[in-house]
Amino acid sequence: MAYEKEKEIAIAAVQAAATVCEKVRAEMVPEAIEKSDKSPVTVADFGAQAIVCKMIKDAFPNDPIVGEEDADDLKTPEMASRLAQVTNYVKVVLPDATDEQIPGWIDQGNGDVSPRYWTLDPIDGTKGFLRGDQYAVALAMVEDGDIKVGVLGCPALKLGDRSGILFVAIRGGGAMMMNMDGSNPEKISVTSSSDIPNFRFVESVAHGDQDLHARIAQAAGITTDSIRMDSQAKYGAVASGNAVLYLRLPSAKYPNYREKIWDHAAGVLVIEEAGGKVTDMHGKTLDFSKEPRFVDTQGVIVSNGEIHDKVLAALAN
Ligand SMILES: Nc1ncnc2c1ncn2[C@@H]1O[C@H](COP(=O)(O)OS(=O)(=O)O)[C@@H](OP(=O)(O)O)[C@H]1O
Ligand SMILES: [Mg+2]
Ligand SMILES: [Mg+2]
Ligand SMILES: [Mg+2]
Repeated sequence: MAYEKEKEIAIAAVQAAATVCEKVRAEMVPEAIEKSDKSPVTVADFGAQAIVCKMIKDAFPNDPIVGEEDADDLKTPEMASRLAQVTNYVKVVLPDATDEQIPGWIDQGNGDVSPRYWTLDPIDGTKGFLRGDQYAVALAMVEDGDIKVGVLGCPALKLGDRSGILFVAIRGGGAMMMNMDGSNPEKISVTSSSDIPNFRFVESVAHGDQDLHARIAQAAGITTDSIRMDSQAKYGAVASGNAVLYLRLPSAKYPNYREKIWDHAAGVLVIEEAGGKVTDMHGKTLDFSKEPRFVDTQGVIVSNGEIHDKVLAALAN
């Protein structure tokens, strides 16, 4: 099948990063460092980005990686002990790693959107990670603006009998979910709107306009309360048929916020390969060919496909 090597390396990289994130959460009270935009980053975000970039670059040296984090906050002398913590955790999966190498590995994620590139969110839902809730390691490969490979590691996600779920999709090859170690793989697809118990919607814990979400969901016929969940685990919930809709509409508090490619790329492919649909709030497809942030689109609507037009119509009113 196409992209076999990309898939294999992407799965291994996400598994390695997720192992380290779980270890950080189990062993230390992960402390948030505040970034310039006031959002949090932790030792685990840095470690996960270092691991994934190193593994992707070893296998595909010419592919740029567009990652969320950079190593600036680890390079100053005052941050030496923080860097040492990152190195110690990276060593769990890459035993030869050194303090000298780690910033360079992280900064391999400073690549540009290109004809072929990878995009990485080492921890999507850092706030959920810090709270002990959901987070995801999200990695995708994009060619000519088309997402070809998407891997979403959700170590804390429980669905049915599963605990810790890896979602994997290849363009044209369908979407799968499996345990974090790759065992027990299963093809997934979105559910129909007549599946009453799953006719519900997911939204962020904090982001987005939750009042508007509730109104739009109601207009689309959803009468139950939302499930609030951090990270791209929300894409996994819809792709596996545990919900029919994920709403992410811009909040009036942040009118200039633009969504980032790494917050969506892996999730979008998982949804599309599971038979669902993703657009912005006006029905436009998300453009992965230009910049790390979506300049021309706002908001994200993720659905089982069936109810997509109804949601867009409700938004247009
Ligand atoms: N104002 C605003 N609006 C929309 N999105 C924003 C906003 N600010 C930040 N972000 C991005 O939200 C990512 C986390 O999304 P979640 O769905 O997990 O949010 S929540 O924690 O459940 O509220 C988060 O990703 P991570 O930084 O990887 O956690 C951010 O990229
Ligand atoms: Mg962040
Ligand atoms: Mg994110
Ligand atoms: Mg992140």
